[in-house]
Amino acid sequence: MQYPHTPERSTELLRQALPLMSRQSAALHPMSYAVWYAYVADTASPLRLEVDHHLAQRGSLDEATTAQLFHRYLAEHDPQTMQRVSEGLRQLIGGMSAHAALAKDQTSRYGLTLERMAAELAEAGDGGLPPDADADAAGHPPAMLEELMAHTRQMQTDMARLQQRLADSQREIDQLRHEVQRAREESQVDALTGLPNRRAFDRRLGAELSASAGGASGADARRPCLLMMDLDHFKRINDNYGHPFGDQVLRAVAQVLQAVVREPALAARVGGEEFAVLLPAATLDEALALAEKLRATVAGSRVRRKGHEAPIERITLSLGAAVWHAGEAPEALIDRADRALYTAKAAGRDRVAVADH
Ligand SMILES: Nc1nc2c(ncn2[C@@H]2O[C@H](COP(=O)(O)OP(=O)(O)OP(=O)(O)O)[C@@H](O)[C@H]2O)c(=O)[nH]1
Repeated sequence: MQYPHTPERSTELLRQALPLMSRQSAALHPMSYAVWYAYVADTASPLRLEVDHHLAQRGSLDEATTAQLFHRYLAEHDPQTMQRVSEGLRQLIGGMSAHAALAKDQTSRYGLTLERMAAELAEAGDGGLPPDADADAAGHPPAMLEELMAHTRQMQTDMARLQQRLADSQREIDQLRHEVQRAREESQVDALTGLPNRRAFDRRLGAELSASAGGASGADARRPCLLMMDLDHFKRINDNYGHPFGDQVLRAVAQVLQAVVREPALAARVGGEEFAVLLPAATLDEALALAEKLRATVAGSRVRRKGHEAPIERITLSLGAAVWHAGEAPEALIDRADRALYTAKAAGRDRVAVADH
């Protein structure tokens, strides 16, 4: 994604985009900035038509729709777009800021020159003119000088106003920068895949475990279950085909998760090539059935590289499943599921292992 506009135009576009963004249910993060920036920048774009259509039907853009729009219209052109968007925004705001600071600096220097000129002119008007100057009998400064003084004063006033405007712009830019930073920190969406990220996952896990405390017990009871999963030999994929293609594989796996995991279960990307699924209330058998479905779907998928007929080698997943027991802390549950995952790796990968109790 590029931001080809001048700093003035970019500022204006961001100014238009901000209020629109804040009305949506999707959080403010670089992905929504990118969508709304593109929305205001090109009034005839297909993205804008789709956003308008969506708004007319649903009233506001949620997280998932924002991510879809982003991937459909903005991300395809560039595999590392999210980072670019963040970086682009950072540079854009930095550029705007530098521009405003430079203009302010120049303005204030010009203002000083004008002040000095005004003082000199006033002095000249007070009788500092040489005796042969065109002063009238009462010693008033000549008309031309009066006019020059009036212009100079007017310019001083204009300069002061301009400086005020630039100071306001600077404040707005600082605020924007602050918001981008906050949005980045508060983001709950993984930029690469559009799945909930680790932060979102941790929050939900904490909430589900608290809600389950004191709930049903017994061997058949439904409880929170956790699946931790990790792509097998993923380093080889990166090494053999490059990091951008590795990213494409991660997105493909995320799509499988999105398609297979249904509410109220939550699928998230919790690390580089690690994903997790939380089932808020399930039996071990149900959790294992979902794990096996995910394993088999990923193993059965074929990933092709652009311009290559033959698919690459099979992508596989190893999974660890753990059932929560009452009173267990979230970290302990994750730890058990992780250990089961490593058991699955050690046993040959492309399989599911169950955690010890
Ligand atoms: N393309 C891409 N690669 C990533 C990303 N995050 C982590 N990785 C890569 O994932 C790989 C993980 O490698 P390892 O931890 O050695 O594990 P592995 O090769 O998958 O092997 P096993 O887990 O033992 O099966 C490293 O090469 C990381 O660079 C990402 O966002 N994009």
